[in-house]
Amino acid sequence: MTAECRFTQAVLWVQDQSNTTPQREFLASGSGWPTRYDRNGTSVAQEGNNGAGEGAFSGHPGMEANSSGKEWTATRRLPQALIIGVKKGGTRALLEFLRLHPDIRALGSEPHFFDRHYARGLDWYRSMMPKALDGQIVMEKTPRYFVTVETPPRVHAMSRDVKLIVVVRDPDFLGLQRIVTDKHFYFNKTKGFPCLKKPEGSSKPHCLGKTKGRTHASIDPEVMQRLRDFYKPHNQRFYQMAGQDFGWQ
Ligand SMILES: Nc1ncnc2c1ncn2[C@@H]1O[C@H](COP(=O)(O)OS(=O)(=O)O)[C@@H](OP(=O)(O)O)[C@H]1O
Repeated sequence: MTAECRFTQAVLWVQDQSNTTPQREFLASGSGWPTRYDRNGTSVAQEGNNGAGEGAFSGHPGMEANSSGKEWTATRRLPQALIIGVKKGGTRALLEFLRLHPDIRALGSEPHFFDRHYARGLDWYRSMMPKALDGQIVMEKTPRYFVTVETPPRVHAMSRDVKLIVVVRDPDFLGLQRIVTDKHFYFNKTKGFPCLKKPEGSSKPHCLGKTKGRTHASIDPEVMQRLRDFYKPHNQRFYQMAGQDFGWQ
C-alpha cells in the first residue's frame, strides 16, 4: 500500500498524555491537549441534526456536574484531531472503535469540510461537531483530506495544533487511557471482521456497514507482483517521510 503525503505537517502521531491528571471518572485525559480555540469563546451549540450521532454519548448529556456541584457545559468546538488516510485503510473502524472511549467525541459522518464545503465557513464546520465537555477530544474523519492539495493550508489556517491521524495501514493508537480492549469486540465469522458487542448509545451488537469488509476478488499473482513493484519506490519515499520503515511487501 502506498500513500503520497501532501501534508507538510502530517504526523503518524500521537501525543503522550500519560502525565495528565484524570479530571473525573470519564474524563481521564485531555488537559495536555494544545488548544488554539478559545473554549470559553465557542458558541454554546444549538440543538439540531448535525449528523454527529447525538445521543450516541447518552451517558454524558450536555450538562454535567462534578462532585462539588459545579456544572460543565458541553459545547461544539472545532476538531482537535482529524483522521485522514488512504482509501479503504480502515478509517471507519478506527473512528468507530475510538469513539467508544469516553474522552472522544466524534462526528459520525464525513463532513468533507476542507475539500468540498470550505466556503461554508468555520461556523458551519463547528456546528457539525458533536457537543463536548472540556477535556474531551473532538474529532472527525474524512480520508479524502489526505489526497486533496487544498486541504493542508486550510487545516493549518484553522489550527496549527490540530493532530492528523494518518491511516496508511495498521494504525497505531492514541495516548489514551486503556479502556477499549478486546472485550468490547467479538469476531463475526460471516463478516470476517471484529464487530462491536455494544456500540456507543446502544446495547445491540454492531458490525460496520456493508461497504466495510467486502468480499474481495482474487487477484492474479502476476498482477500482485506488478502492483508491488510499482508501489515499492513510493513506499520507500513514504518511509523516509514518516521516519519509519513499515516493511510493506
Ligand atoms: N471491524 C471491521 N469491520 C469492517 N471492515 C473493517 C474492520 N476493520 C478494518 N476494516 C477494513 O476497513 C476497510 C474500509 O476502510 P475505510 O473505512 O477507510 O473505507 S473508506 O475509504 O472510508 O470508504 C474495509 O475494506 P474492505 O475489506 O475492502 O471492505 C476493511 O478491510
